[in-house]
Amino acid sequence: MAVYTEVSPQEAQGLMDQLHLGSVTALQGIQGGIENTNYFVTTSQGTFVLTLFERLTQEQLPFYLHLTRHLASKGIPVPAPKQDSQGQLLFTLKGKPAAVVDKLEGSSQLAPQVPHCAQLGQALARMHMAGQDFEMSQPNLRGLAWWNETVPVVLGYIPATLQTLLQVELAHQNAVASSSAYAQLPCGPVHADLFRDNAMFVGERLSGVFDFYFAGVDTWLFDLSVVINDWCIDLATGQLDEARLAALLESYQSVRPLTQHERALLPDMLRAAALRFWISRLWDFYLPREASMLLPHDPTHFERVLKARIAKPVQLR
Ligand SMILES: Nc1ncnc2c1ncn2[C@@H]1O[C@H](COP(=O)(O)OP(=O)(O)O)[C@@H](O)[C@H]1O
Ligand SMILES: N[C@@H](CCOP(=O)(O)O)C(=O)O
Repeated sequence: MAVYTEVSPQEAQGLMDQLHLGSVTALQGIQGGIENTNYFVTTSQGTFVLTLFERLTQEQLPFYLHLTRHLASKGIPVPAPKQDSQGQLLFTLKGKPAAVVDKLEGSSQLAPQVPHCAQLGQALARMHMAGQDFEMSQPNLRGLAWWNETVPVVLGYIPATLQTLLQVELAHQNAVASSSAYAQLPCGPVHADLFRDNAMFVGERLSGVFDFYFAGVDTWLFDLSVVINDWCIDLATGQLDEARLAALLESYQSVRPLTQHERALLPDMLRAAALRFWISRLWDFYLPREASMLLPHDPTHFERVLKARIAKPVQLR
């Protein structure tokens, strides 16, 4: 990430006191992630993750925080936010909305293999099923409406050939989204950003999934496509890795088989998922925010992924 907002040990202690989480012994800004300010806070009771939300508002945040509590209550491995004695999950620190969650065990598997993809596929399907009875609703704030708003903003920064690709793909996705097959895709709360760096493994065991701050109600197929485009590709070329893709799809479908419409629209949703992150990376790259630690993501990666998904649409067996 990024540390957009600096927090002192005394300021962190104030929040830990409200949550009865002990005395702060160490506070470390986390480098990794891009949206929010994150710190590891070690106290006499353990290590926690403190997040200050840099873009999301007090009105938007209850959806994410209650969603993770809901999923955790159903046995999905996610770090549920800590609550105070009044049951409050959302606090204010340095004038920003803030929350504290448990630190997951393990580390991210940045070069996932078949067993990691198999576990993730199953966890994703279980997460989709577990979210079905979650009562709050909020759209995917990085969905089609945002793409339509943001493409004109980034267009002027990129060369003409890429402008054409971006505009043609956006038009294609607007057409897909108004089709009758799309209207029949199953929807629910989805993570929408479940990349390799948003899951933890202890050895080959998935210990948890985190960073739900792009979650929203969208199609399950979009969520699955985001995952495939990150976990099942060769990062250098953007090409799909057949063995990892087969493992992820098989394990996902062992919990929830894809519908006929989902099978038909998977190639388009893989393109949609690539477009979504190409747009956000262009936006972050050309219109960056001030931060004391920030590693911007490379937009050309998702340009390659999109081109690869267009050139060779996935064939389901
Ligand atoms: N609950 C957690 N347990 C362990 N590590 C975490 C947890 N939440 C965040 N992290 C660490 O912080 C990094 C940045 O978090 P992330 O949520 O991806 O940031 P951002 O919200 O800015 O995208 C992660 O890559 C991970 O190393
Ligand atoms: N996964 C997105 C960026 C979102 O940042 P994250 O650190 O919250 O995952 C990308 O790779 O562009």
